[in-house]
Amino acid sequence: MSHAQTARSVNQDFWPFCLARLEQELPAQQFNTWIRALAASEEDGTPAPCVRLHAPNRFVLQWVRERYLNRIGELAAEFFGIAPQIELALPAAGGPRPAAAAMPSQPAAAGEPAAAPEPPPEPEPLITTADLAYEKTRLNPDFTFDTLVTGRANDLARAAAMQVAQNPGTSYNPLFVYGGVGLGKTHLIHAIGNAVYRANPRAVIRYVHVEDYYADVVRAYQQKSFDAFKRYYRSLDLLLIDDIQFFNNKNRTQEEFFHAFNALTEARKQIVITCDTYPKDIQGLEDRLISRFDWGLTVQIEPPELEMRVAILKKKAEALRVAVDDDVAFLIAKNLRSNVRELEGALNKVVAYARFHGRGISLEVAKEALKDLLNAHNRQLTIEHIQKTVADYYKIKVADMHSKKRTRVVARPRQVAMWLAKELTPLSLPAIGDAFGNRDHTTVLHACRTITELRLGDHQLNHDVHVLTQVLRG
Ligand SMILES: Nc1ncnc2c1ncn2[C@@H]1O[C@H](COP(=O)(O)OP(=O)(O)OP(=O)(O)O)[C@@H](O)[C@H]1O
Repeated sequence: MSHAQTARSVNQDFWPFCLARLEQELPAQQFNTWIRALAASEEDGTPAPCVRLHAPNRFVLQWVRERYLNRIGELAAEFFGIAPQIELALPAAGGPRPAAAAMPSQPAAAGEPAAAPEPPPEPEPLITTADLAYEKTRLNPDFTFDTLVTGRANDLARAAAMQVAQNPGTSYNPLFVYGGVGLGKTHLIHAIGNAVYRANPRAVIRYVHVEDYYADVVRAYQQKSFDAFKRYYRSLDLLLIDDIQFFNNKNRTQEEFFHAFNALTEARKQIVITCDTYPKDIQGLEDRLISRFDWGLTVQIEPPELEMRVAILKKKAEALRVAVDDDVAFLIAKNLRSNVRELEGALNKVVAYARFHGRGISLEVAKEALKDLLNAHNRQLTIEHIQKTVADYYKIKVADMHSKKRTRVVARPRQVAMWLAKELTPLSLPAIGDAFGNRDHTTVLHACRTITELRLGDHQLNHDVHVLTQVLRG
């Protein structure tokens, strides 16, 4: 494949072919938003053929790189019969500048006056106007609804967040998201911001951590620039404010936020708040703010269950472009239960360990990498401890955990204990069955499914399981 041929092929043949295929494969909205935004050219002056795709801004570039680049590479290999290199580039200021900047200068032909030395090629611009607008939002492009794994622990919060992203300012205002540390609250509110930005890049969006909001207040105070501060926060279409619990006893900051909150909600601008507790439980927060937080919708994110933790690990592994088998994902998910950040940390540890030792990611490698963590965990939680804790909680005898009695008053706590054993220990279903009076593993499976389903409608049971989980996790 000569370069001249490639140039024709890329622009006139390959790219239309690629567009046609992707249009068939992708939902129309995805195709129109991300793929149509690209322009293709040949990257010349390289020893091997190379397709260059121009993204209008860094946001699109990053999105395409993460989600579609592999597929475009496959289509290019299919089209050309070999796999050309695919590059993604941002446009130069003033329009696309396909290959010129990358082309080496040609020597002057014999007899021609020597050409004036070419100016050095301009570097590819790193930031465009659109990028700047995006970066001012302080959003993390990796935190989107697509990269957020959904499960029972967060489905309500996610649905509410999507609703807000589709109708900012008019559905739930404020949306108040609360839950324990590292459970995806920040991820969720960035996802709202990213979705709103995608639908309307002109929307004025700002993600701010409460500590930074506080710093802004202090700066405005020191520089006597409260007017500018107020104007800025009141000009937003979407304010995403993270970890509101850190507002405690910062009176001036609360005062400013109170006024910004009123101005924004009156103008039907959207506010999304995260916190580690329910609004009424926030320490040191003014009552008038607490009552305003109740105006919209309050949703909780709970710790993810085992299956969801495994799904999260798989998704994170995909993002890292590493293959992680189910047994490895289960090992990690069984041992790290309360915090997704820790789950990710363990995965990173396994990947780094495998790379360092030049080995593939296997169960054996994962066990070695996480040796300390597994030892600490195994010392902590035994099935006997779970049985005793559950029996105490429901005021039944520990012996009832092993007995054949089937009355509801003992059967349900026994099922709860089995569910907890499956969630909180690395034991297999048969091993759990053995520990509950030599029951069959199908009985344990049935118990786990029953509890998972009942929790959806039975608030008391859901509360019991929640409390017991917290107690057992220490
Ligand atoms: N459901 C999920 N799917 C995919 N990733 C998740 C999910 N939940 C959490 N994570 C990941 O876990 C990490 C921690 O999440 P995040 O920072 O959003 O937690 P948080 O609840 O805001 O924590 P903190 O209370 O410390 O502010 C992030 O990398 C996030 O992407």
